Amino acid sequence: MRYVSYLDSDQTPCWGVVTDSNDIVSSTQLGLVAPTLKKAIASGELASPNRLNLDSTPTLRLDEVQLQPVIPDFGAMYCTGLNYSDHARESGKEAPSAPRIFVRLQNSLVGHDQSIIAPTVSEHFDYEGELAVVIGRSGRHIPEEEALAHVFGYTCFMDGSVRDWQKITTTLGKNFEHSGALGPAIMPASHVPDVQALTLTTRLNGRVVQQANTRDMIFSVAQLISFVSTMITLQPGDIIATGTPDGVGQSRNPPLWLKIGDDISVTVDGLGTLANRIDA
Ligand SMILES: O=C(O)C[C@H](/C=C/C(=O)C(=O)O)C(=O)O
Repeated sequence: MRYVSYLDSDQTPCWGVVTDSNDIVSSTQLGLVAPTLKKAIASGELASPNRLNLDSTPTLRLDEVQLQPVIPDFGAMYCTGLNYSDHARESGKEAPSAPRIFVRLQNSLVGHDQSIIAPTVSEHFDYEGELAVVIGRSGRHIPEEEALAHVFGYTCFMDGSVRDWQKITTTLGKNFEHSGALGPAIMPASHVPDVQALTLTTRLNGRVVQQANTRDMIFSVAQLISFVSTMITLQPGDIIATGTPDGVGQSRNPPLWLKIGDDISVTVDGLGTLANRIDA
C-alpha cells in the first residue's frame, strides 16, 4: 500500500491509499477526517499503516485520477546537490564536505503522469532522477541515530533543472514552473527495509540514462535529516531530496537536453515509477 494526493473529477483535492492492485481507497472511505495527507501525517493517524481498514470497496482506479506531487502543500522541500561522487566528478566539482542544500517551491512541481513544462527561455533543460524522503515527525537537532524514526515514507523525484539559469542562481534554475515532478506515491518507511540499498534508474524515451544505488550517496538519508534539522525544525510533510547520480544530460558529449514530446521516468526499486511527458 502507498499514499497519494490527487484531484477527483470535480478537481477537488483528495488523498487516500493505493492498494497493491492499484485501486484507491479515499481518506473518507478510510474514515479519516484530515483534509490533506500532510495533516493526516501530522496528526499521527497514519503511524501504523497496517492498522488502516482497507475493507471499503474502492471506487476509483489509480489511472482515473489526476495525481498531485505527493504532498502538494509541503511546508518546505530541501534538495541536496552533488550527493553522489560520480555526479560531482562529471560536473567538474569536488565532492562536498557538507550537504549542499537548496530549496524548491511547490509550484515548480507536478505529479506523476502530468505534463512537465519545458522552459520557453532556455534549451538547456536537464533531467535528474532522485530518491525523496517525506518527513513524518517534527524535530530539531535530530541525532543521526534517531533520524530514520522521523521519516514517514519515500518517493521518486525528477529534479528538472534549467542549466543556464542555474548558473545565475540555483534557486532560479531549479524552480521553473512545473519543471519537476514528485511521486507517484509515498511508500511508508516501514515497507522499505533498507533505504541505503535501493536501485535508482532514470529513463529518457525508454533509454537508461542514469542508474545507481542509494548506497553510493555521500551523505546518507539519516545524515541529511540530521544536517537539515540543525538549521531548522523539520515538520511533517516536509520533503528532503537526496541528490542525483551521474548521467545527467549536461555532462554528456554532445549534451542531451530534454525536448517537448520526450518521456522521462524515474524508478526507485520498491517504490514505483514516476513518469512524465515534457510539454510546452
Ligand atoms: O548549481 C548549484 O549550485 C546546485 C547544484 C545542484 C546539484 C543537484 O541538484 C544534484 O546534484 O542533484 C550543486 O549543488 O552544485
